[in-house]
Amino acid sequence: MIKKIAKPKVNLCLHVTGKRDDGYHLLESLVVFPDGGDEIIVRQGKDLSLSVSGPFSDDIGDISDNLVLKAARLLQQHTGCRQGAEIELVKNLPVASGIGGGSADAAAALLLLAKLWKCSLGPEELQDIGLSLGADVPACLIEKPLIMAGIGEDISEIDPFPGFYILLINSKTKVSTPEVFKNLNIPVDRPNIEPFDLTTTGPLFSLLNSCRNDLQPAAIKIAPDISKVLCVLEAQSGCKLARMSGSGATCFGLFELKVTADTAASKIAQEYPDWWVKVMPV
Ligand SMILES: C[C@](O)(CO)[C@H](O)COP(=O)(O)OP(=O)(O)OC[C@H]1O[C@@H](n2ccc(N)nc2=O)[C@H](O)[C@@H]1O
Ligand SMILES: Nc1ncnc2c1ncn2[C@@H]1O[C@H](COP(=O)(O)OP(=O)(O)OP(=O)(O)O)[C@@H](O)[C@H]1O
Repeated sequence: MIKKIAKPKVNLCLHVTGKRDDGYHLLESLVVFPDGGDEIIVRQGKDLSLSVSGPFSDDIGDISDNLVLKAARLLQQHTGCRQGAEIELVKNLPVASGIGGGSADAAAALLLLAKLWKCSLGPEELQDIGLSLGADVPACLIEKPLIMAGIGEDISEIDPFPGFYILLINSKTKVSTPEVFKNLNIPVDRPNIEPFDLTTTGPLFSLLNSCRNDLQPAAIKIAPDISKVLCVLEAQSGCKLARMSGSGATCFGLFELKVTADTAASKIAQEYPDWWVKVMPV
């Protein structure tokens, strides 16, 4: 049996830089993968099977369409491997919420099954399989601070990168990714996110403060209560930046210290018991 935590993808900033002929938007985004997330467990099995548990298991829809099973089938096709696996997914992350839970699960399944089945696959081949599953999967395979460009396939890791704490909040509002992109006005300018000297949080937070998430205004138009979440985060002592991740609706606050992030989380969880509130280290 082998297992792995599928870490969420958090877009600390996201700029839309253009549109491809097929309608997909070109992005530039600084992404991190905080510690915590879904759990994927794989065992040798006769066929391919998936069981799902955890607090958000009811939200993921039809199991046969699950990205974990799609990843497993694609890996079999690419490698000619005909072994089976029993896969367990513990769904701890809210679904369709802008933190790429499905993409993280698919990436974790690819990594675990390639190991379980002893597939001889280079990192580039794995990246190609990942991209065919979703734009965020290549980044989720790396799971380190990075800048993604194109639609997600053009990746540059950022090293060194400072540590900090991220407070994630999802008010359980759903926003559809295609609808957000449809409502988007592509900005004419693009802040520079070339990282420099990111050994401490100071330069990172000031870089991020000069950036945006271009999908945020469109998502707020669809789900106005995202603004409420952002206001609540901004009001917390020690919160250096509050923003939405991906196409929403999950928002995050950045904190230098664990104690201030934990204090803010307890206060918010008490005041808004229906919200999903989580502190994770980066
Ligand atoms: C916004 C991000 O979360 C940033 O990390 C991702 O780029 C989302 O990428 P994704 O998971 O591939 O998004 P999907 O949920 O598959 O995309 C749904 C729809 O959103 C639109 N879409 C998505 C990604 C993108 N770069 N441009 C788009 O225009 C397309 O109409 C697409 O059919
Ligand atoms: N393992 C999975 N976990 C979550 N959702 C899944 C999974 N497999 C398939 N899905 C489907 O994928 C859709 C998107 O879910 P996901 O949680 O990945 O979205 P997201 O966080 O908005 O991603 P992104 O940030 O890439 O837009 C959901 O509608 C869900 O039904």
